[in-house]
Parts: sequence; structure tokens; C-alpha cells
Amino acid sequence: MKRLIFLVNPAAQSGQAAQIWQSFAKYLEQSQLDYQVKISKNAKDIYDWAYLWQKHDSASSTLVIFGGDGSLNEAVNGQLATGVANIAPIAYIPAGSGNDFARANHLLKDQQPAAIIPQLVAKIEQGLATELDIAQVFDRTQKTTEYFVNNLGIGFDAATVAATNDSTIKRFLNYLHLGQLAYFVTLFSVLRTQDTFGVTLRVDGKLVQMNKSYLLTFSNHPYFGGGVNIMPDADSTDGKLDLIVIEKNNMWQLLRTLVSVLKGKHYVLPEVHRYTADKYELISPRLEFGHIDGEELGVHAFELELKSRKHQFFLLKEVE
Ligand SMILES: Nc1ncnc2c1ncn2[C@@H]1O[C@H](COP(=O)(O)OP(=O)(O)OP(=O)(O)O)[C@@H](O)[C@H]1O
Repeated sequence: MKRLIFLVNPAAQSGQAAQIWQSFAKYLEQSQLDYQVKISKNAKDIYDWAYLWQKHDSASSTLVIFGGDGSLNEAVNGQLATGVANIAPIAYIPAGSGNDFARANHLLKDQQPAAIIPQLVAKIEQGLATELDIAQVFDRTQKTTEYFVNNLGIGFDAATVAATNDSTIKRFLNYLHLGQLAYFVTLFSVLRTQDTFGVTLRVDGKLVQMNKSYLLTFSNHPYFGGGVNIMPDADSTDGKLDLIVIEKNNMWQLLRTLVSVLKGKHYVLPEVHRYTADKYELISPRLEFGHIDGEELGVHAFELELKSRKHQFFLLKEVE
């Protein structure tokens, strides 16, 4: 059995992950497993450790990420920043607030180490990795490449992420174990401030212009914002990237559209535009909030190229 290297984000779930980790630490101490634990002290630690592991240690050990979607995003980006040809599969134990990656891929909700660790070890020993879509984003202005496991958003959902991360609401809801509601609660204050913006898209080469975009989200799977099923038909294994753009004509129409999203009846509306494609180009010249896997990208004009690629994970699913 290869050594297991756990990368733990104690700050995930507004710090609740540190408490959950205690039971894992106790379990591991009493086990016969060959393992090492690295607890992140700062944002980007997981990125740096995953980079170094992929470069030097991936043949002799397996990385296990313990945290939320942001932690998994960092690990994948660290691995892929090495530019090596053979990217190793990594294991993931969800312990975040939103957990959209876990939700989309039907991961086990149980957080008892005695239930999780032996199963995960068996998966790793048998080499049973799951291949999933992730997305590659090339920023033409900054000349940088990044990857996301869940979504990249510009406009409304990104402004909501920024407002949520700034607020004490996320901490409070995480304390109540209702972290998945954090985005939903701040959403109402953002409704008052977010304006429409113009965007030019190339979807598999075909030009699309939209002048009243309000919410624009690329995704590998159905969920965003901690459990909103925004693209129910998005498939995380089809090798394609999904996009939804919601336009706003006026506040009443927008509110009706958002209610339709919650009911899963939004696809038929004329202000909802839905694409599934191999690659996209996007130009959004106005200053807008952006986010990637729930991590803020700041306020920018965006000029991006996006496409789908595969990544391998060791995952425990609700139903195997
Ligand atoms: N020791 C640390 N102190 C503070 N922040 C950290 C630390 N380690 C990692 N981080 C940062 O914590 C942030 C949040 O992590 P993560 O996304 O995993 O949890 P979450 O926000 O609770 O979950 P989710 O994204 O599923 O809602 C990430 O931006 C990550 O870089």
C-alpha cells in the first residue's frame, strides 16, 4: 500500500472542518496505515503541496484532499501547473460549506472515518479512479491558465460569492451546519446592486452576442452556489463544458426567472440561454465580479478561452 498524504484545510466550512478532522486524526493514529498529514496554514498551501507532490512523490504515495470545493480546486491546479504528462489521480473527502462537487458526483455524505478510510484505501489499492470533466480556462489578457472542478461565473453568482465570503452569515450558517444556504441568503442583497452587462461568445466557433447578461456560469455539472440545480442536464462525464446565461429585462422578469430556476422550469424561458460545447471564447468588457469554484477572481473585464478536459479522482459514492 502506498503512503497516504492527507492535505487538510482546517478553515473549510468556516473552521468546522478542523473539528471534523479530529475524528479522522484519531482514527489514523490507531490504524496501521502508512500516512502523513499536512494541515494548511494559508490559502495556496494546498496548491503548493499538490504541485510538489505531483512533481516528486506521486509515484510512491496518494494525495487525499480534506476540505471544500476551493481546496479541491487548489489541489487540481497545483497538479496541473507542473505541466507533466501523467497526472496522478487524487482522493477527495468533502468537508466544505457548499460541496457542489460532492453533490454533483453523488459522494458519500457520511463523515465517520471508520466508514470512509477503509473504503477509500480499498479503492486506491485497486486503482479504481473515476474520470471526470474539469475545465481549462486561458485568460488572454493575463496569459494565465487555470482549471475549475465545478464552475466559473461572471456577474450575479460571482457577486453573490464575493458578498457571501465578506459576510458573517456564512460563518453563522456553517455553525448551524446550514452552510449550503449561505449563498442563497446573500443573493437577495446582491439583487439590488448587480446590473446587466454585454458579452460576446464563440460557442464551438459560432458567434453569439448578448447585451443584457445578468448571470453567466460555465459548469462541468448541474450544481452551483451550494446546491442550486442550475443545469440539471449537465453531465460531468460527457467531455463537454456547459454554459448558462440568464438575461435581465426588468426586475419582475428576473425574479420570475430565478423562481423558475429553483423549480427547474427555466430552460423554456426566452431570457435563458443554455449551451453544451467543446470550447468557448468569451469577451466581457465591463468590470464584473468573477469567481472560479467559489473563489473570488476580483472585478475585471474578461477575455477567456475555455474547454473541457479529464481528471482522475478516487471518490466514495453513495451508490457504487
Ligand atoms: N489554513 C487556512 N486558513 C485560511 N484559509 C485557508 C487555509 N487553508 C486553505 N484556505 C482557504 O480556504 C478557502 C475555503 O476553502 P474551501 O473552499 O475548501 O472550503 P469552503 O468554502 O467551506 O467549501 P465550499 O467551497 O465547498 O463551499 C480556500 O480559498 C482556501 O485557499
